[in-house]
Amino acid sequence: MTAAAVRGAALAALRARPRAVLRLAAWSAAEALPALLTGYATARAVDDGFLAGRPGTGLAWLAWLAVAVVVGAVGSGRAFACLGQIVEPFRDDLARRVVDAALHRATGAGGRPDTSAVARLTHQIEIVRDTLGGLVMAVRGFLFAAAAALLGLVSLAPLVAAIVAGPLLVALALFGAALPAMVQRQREYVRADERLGESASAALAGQRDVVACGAQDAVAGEVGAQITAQEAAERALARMAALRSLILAVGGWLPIGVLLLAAPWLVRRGLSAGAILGALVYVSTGLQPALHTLVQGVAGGGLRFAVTLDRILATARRRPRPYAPRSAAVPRRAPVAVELRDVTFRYGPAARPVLDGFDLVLPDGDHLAVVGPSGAGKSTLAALTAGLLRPQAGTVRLTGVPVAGLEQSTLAALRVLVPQEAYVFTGTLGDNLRYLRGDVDEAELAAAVDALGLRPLVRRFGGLSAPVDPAALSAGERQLIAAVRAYLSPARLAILDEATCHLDAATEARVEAAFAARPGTLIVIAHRISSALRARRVLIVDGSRPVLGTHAELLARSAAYRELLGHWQERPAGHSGTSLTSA
Ligand SMILES: Nc1ncnc2c1ncn2[C@@H]1O[C@H](COP(=O)(O)OP(=O)(O)OP(=O)(O)O)[C@@H](O)[C@H]1O
Repeated sequence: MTAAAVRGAALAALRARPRAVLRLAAWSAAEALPALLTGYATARAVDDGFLAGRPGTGLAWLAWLAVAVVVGAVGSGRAFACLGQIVEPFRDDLARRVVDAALHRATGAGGRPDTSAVARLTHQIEIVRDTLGGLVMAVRGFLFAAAAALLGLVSLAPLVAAIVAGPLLVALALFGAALPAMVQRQREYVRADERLGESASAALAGQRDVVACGAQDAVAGEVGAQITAQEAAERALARMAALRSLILAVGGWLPIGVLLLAAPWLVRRGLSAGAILGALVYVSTGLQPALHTLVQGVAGGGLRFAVTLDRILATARRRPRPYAPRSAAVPRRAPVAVELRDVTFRYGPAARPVLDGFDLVLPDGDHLAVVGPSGAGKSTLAALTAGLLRPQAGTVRLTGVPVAGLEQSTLAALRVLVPQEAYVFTGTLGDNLRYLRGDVDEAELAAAVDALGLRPLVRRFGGLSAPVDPAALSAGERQLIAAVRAYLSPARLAILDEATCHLDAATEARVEAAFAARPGTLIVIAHRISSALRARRVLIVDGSRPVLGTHAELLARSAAYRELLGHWQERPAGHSGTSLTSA
């Protein structure tokens, strides 16, 4: 994010709340009252009071100054209250964008939102809110205090105001010119710090592998390079801090030196001792602290604001593109929809492999049911196919594209995964159904609702624009909503991971039939054996070497399959709801 973009974000927050900004300006003016009067009251107290032998008059001027300080304190307190009216809505807007993006990603991946990422982002949002508040206070504090001090100087003697304004303008110009470089150095420092952290923790986590492979020197070199980069970034940052000190010296200290050196000359031109003293007070208690607050506030809090906001917005932008047309990102003629080659996956280095050297090829349009006892690895296979898990060995390709390292948005265009835990969010029923395809037309939406059997629920709600309370829905109703949403997704590959386990057998059959008729490929992780009977092919996962075939082939070849089926056939007639996982 550039300095201009930071300015843009801060200005947009101000423009959005004009009344609060006006109130803030009014109280800031009250806050600046002491800055306006300090020098003048000092000059009058000295010239008309103490030096003229009238200490009462001198004290009266100082009393006026004390009143101004009280008014300024009240103004300062009220200004902070107005600040909340500007930064809180800005924080709320940001939070909405972040949570919205997290929802998109979660529903695109067929899972729940990453709550730890949302928590991290909301923490960053708090940082942005605080730093924006600091930024606004620093900038407006400087503007009002500097304007008040310059006005006061003009009231003492325009010549003195000109002597002070010159170096101040030079300092401000210098600061303005150096600010983009300061932002850049700060960002480079943060990145270097993060890269060093990542590199060191990766080296630590992979310690045993590093030693086993004899790669200590290579890894040490890599971490060492990051340390050198971080050191360079820190030096660059220190140079910027030195530049800030120079700016403060030019704008805050140089005018004092010039005033002191020019004092005899000013006296000769008719300036009183009180006026010179007043001018020094204006610079030392008004301009100098204001410039200090501006430079440190913008360069410190402002840079933190820029870098953190940058992070948040980049995260919020990183969302799947669910509204792509159905053909997007999928080759027109995709003979192979799913291809797993020599895939080995285990949950931990010491765990037994769930899949070991596993191959699976599904042509586009295939309909596969995956069956097997509980814990056999069906969900693991679904997650690997969907690109949510990475195998330790082998490759997973969808339409010929390796899923490893694909952006969420590209993955979401290739496949939709419906997990057992259906996710429905607070919003309207229509919002929930359109979430993966916002541009779906009413006719297609209605057809999907009818095809999957959601119509009774829509009627009960009184239409698609009715609000949904996820907690008030049954698990089956949530699954049905998630199924229609996935059905409408642009992805050609649909993976239902026990996504219908809470539906009755008839509704489950209807949902599966609708998905099977949908263009593309269907993988059903079966909860009931009836799913296997409906599929074109069946994969039985039992042990790390699954077996693939048609129902008839598996009956002939797989004892495990016969056992599962036998268990199902032993159930009373018409009981098609036998659970595989309870078998
Ligand atoms: N996150 C995890 N960490 C460690 N082990 C896991 C994890 N998830 C699954 N496992 C283990 O991997 C194996 C396969 O689990 P998976 O959930 O894929 O089986 P499943 O066939 O889908 O079972 P179910 O039908 O009960 O859902 C099991 O032994 C399980 O305990």
